[in-house]
Amino acid sequence: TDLSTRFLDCAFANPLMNASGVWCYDQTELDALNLSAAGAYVTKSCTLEPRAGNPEPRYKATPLGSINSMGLPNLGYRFYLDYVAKHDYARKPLFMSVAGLSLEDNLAMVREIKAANVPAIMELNLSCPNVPGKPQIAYDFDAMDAMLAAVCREYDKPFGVKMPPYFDIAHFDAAAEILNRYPQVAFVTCINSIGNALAIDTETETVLIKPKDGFGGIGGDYVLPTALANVNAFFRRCPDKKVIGCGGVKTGEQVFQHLLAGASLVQVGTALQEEGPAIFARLADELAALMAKKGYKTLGDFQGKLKTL
Ligand SMILES: CC(C)(C)CCc1c(C(=O)O)[nH]c(=O)[nH]c1=O
Repeated sequence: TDLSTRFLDCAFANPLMNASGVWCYDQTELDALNLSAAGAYVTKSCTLEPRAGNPEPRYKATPLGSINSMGLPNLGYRFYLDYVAKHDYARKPLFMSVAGLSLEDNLAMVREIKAANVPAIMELNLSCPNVPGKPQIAYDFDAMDAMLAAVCREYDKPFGVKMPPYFDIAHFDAAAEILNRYPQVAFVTCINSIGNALAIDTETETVLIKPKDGFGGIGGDYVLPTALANVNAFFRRCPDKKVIGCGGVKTGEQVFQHLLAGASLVQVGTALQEEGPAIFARLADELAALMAKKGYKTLGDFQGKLKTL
């Protein structure tokens, strides 16, 4: 069985990579992903200036996944731009995630990324915050349209967007309609964590994380059906774009389901945080075994071929 694939004119040994934010904060973590069996990897979403992020505890594993309100801790875009400039792209592709705190910050970073002319693939995090009191960018359709129009004016390469989950068909339609106005948006990564959930420790009668009264984004088993729906919804609505799947992956079977639903690549978040980069070799083996059992030789044999009843 062959797990290789091509995406945005790059060769990937397999479709597996980390979800931005997980195991990708600094040189040590990024080097571990580069040395892992992951077919590619992505940097932590960066801001114009370094950020310490929220007070801890800000990430907690739970029985069915995880909850986090990290608050965008990162070393600043200059560190990640320097890292992606030094990367050996013959080894594996590398993505750079950007999450400016404002339209101006995003444009400033995008201008520098363009000027650096690095082979890294940009993933624009549209869960980035908007004006306080307003929803995140991807939940404010006019703001999302304005952000994409401005970034497409500044940037000169194909790039992708990291989307939060949507839960209403009308929202799938509206979001896809906006994305389809921008051919430069070559891929859509679905999904980011499901926002503003609450996890409780029954014994202590206390929330699990310190920021935001315990409210945070959830990942893991909780989100798989929502992740698969968002992958398939955008796969159906954006025929000229690729979809990267993210959410609820911890075995080869879930990788297979994301690919079947239309994903070209599959990101791993919570399970990577809990198991470490060795997970990628396990997922690759499990995916290959499942494909062999089903008689599939390449990803193209089943990718995007989910059947309906
Ligand atoms: C949620 C934001 C802080 C606005 C962006 C960074 C981010 C974070 C984070 O840094 O808290 N956590 C996530 O699960 N997804 C994200 O996109």
